[in-house]
Amino acid sequence: MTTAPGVRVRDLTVVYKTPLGELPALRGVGLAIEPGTITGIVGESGSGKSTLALSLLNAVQPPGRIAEGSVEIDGLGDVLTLGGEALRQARGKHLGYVFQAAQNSLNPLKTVGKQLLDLGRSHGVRDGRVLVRDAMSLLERMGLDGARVLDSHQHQLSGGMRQRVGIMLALVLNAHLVILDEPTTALDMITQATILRIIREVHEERGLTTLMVTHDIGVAAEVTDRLAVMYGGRLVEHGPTKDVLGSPRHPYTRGLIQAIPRLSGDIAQARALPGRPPTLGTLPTAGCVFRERCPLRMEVCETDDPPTVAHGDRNAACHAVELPASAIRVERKEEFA
Ligand SMILES: Nc1ncnc2c1ncn2[C@@H]1O[C@H](COP(=O)(O)OP(=O)(O)OP(=O)(O)O)[C@@H](O)[C@H]1O
Repeated sequence: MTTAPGVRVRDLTVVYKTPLGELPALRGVGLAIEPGTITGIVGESGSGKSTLALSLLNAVQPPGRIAEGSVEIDGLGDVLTLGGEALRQARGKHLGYVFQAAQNSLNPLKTVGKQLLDLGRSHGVRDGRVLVRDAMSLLERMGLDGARVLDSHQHQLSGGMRQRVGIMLALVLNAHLVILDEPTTALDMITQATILRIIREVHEERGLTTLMVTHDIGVAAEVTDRLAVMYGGRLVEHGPTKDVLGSPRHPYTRGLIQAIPRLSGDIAQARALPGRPPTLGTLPTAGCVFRERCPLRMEVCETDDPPTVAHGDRNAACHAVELPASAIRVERKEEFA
């Protein structure tokens, strides 16, 4: 039996205070994360991936603020209503996480082992020896000398080693929802492949629900069951990874895939998406956020935000996707051929 929790994000809006006022980094995001799956969040830089990951831990910091919405996690309720000690206990024990800055988040004055024991104590772990044994075993699976790493200070470890320490700390308390923000970015290709395999193995052994933020669709293709694609603070497509990558519905997903030779399958056909992703200040306030770069742009895209429409276990937010298939095909032939 699995203890993996499901997660339901509803209508989530997160704003950051900027010189132009409060601007939304996430707008009306809805996402159901199925228990026991690895869900990938992909999208270009600034699309809101990290903000979404932080929201799952109710950890958005000023100048950011969660303006609206709920994040229901099985066994915890709406984490956006938790605060203080309840929230601190939830993080670590129920929610394991590695953030993008994991390489720099260790305390420089304490050994990794000391920090591990502090973490255990602050979450009521009685047997430090079991904690150390589990930590060593995780580190050794990731190709490190466990005893040596636990005896080391941050400056004695390389960036890649620190990243693996971060992953160990996310897993060692046996949390059942694990949130990994770019867990393999500082790693070389071989180590990256090893770490992805271990993330998958531990996920299955322990019956976890895992959310993995990555800008690398290749990484997502390798390890995730389901894929959520973000653009300009909106979730534009979501579904089983093989379906989303095999037959993308949203023109943004299509563009992302076409930009990667090893996924599009033909180096000559690989093409970067035209234009640049929006920043908070350049995001359109009405209509579709992707329209400036979209080959399927229509009049309605200027004025109306496309609703998220479900098709079986997939969904997409695009006016063109709602058109009869024949109409879309004609435009695609012109634009994507
Ligand atoms: N502290 C902050 N203050 C102001 N704006 C912020 C802050 N943090 C993030 N943003 C803005 O919010 C938007 C979403 O950022 P976020 O980091 O969530 O995106 P991301 O998809 O994770 O990008 P990356 O892959 O570069 O980390 C971006 O436009 C970003 O500039």
